Amino acid sequence: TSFKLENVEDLYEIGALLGSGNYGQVREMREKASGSRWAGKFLKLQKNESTHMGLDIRSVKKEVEILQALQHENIMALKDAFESTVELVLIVELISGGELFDFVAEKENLLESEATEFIKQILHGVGYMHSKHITHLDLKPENIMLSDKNAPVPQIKIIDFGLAHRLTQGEEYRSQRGTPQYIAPEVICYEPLSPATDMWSVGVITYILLSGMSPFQGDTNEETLKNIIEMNYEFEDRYFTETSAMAKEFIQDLLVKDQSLRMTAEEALLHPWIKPLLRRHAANRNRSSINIK
Ligand SMILES: Nc1cc2c(nn1)-c1ccccc1CC2
Repeated sequence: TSFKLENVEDLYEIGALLGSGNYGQVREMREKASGSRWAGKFLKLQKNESTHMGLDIRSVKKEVEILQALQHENIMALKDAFESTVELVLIVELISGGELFDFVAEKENLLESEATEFIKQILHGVGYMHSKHITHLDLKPENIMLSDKNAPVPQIKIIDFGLAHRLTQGEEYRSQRGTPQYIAPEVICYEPLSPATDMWSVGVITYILLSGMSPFQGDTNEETLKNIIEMNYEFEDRYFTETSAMAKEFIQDLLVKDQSLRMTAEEALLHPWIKPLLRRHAANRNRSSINIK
């Protein structure tokens, strides 16, 4: 992978901490040559390979390889990658609106019109990556960020491609990683995964955006996994009273156990809950009769 060996501090000024987690630390960055602002994802390399389980390094190198293949307004852009003896640094698009997870938490739950706007953008990003035969495999509200949460229509950015995989036709890929609440039955059953695995997660995310509740979450991970395998979820009245039947059908068309019967991103964009109704008056105006002189 194309990691530059120059010292990142020669090219960038390092700024405030934006986020930190098992992915490392993310700081504001300013490119000295242009003054442009970016984010830097820093992954400290421990002394020897074994201590950091190699997982982080492999997933960061995988993330770089995958992000280099993706250019889309709803996917976090990668600008540069640096490697030194002590750390890996990814220079990525500056996303300052925080996680969709926190945005929803602040609002308890969203209006359907707000939810469909977010879901539509997620479907555009997911549909694009699937068209490039890339599956994210860790879609969840924490990995969906807002470019500017105060914008009238915040733009979403899909981040963290550490578990993503390039799925070539016919190739089988199995993995049991991901976050219990959002993983599809085929992940639990260690069956071959597909882009449909991401679509299940979109169904779970939609359920959460509309209700603030997580459909399969149990008191323990085992219970959560059992609920997923048994398709044990419902639209509890106290959280779904105002939710439209179309919204529930959209979720039901994604939370389908059989991957081959699950809606694809393209199909989901055409689902009546997402696709705007024809503006009837405009259509009628064009069809109004005219009298030929
Ligand atoms: N796993 C994560 C997590 C994050 C980011 N990237 N990957 C990120 C990217 C750009 C700006 C800010 C962040 C913080 C959260």
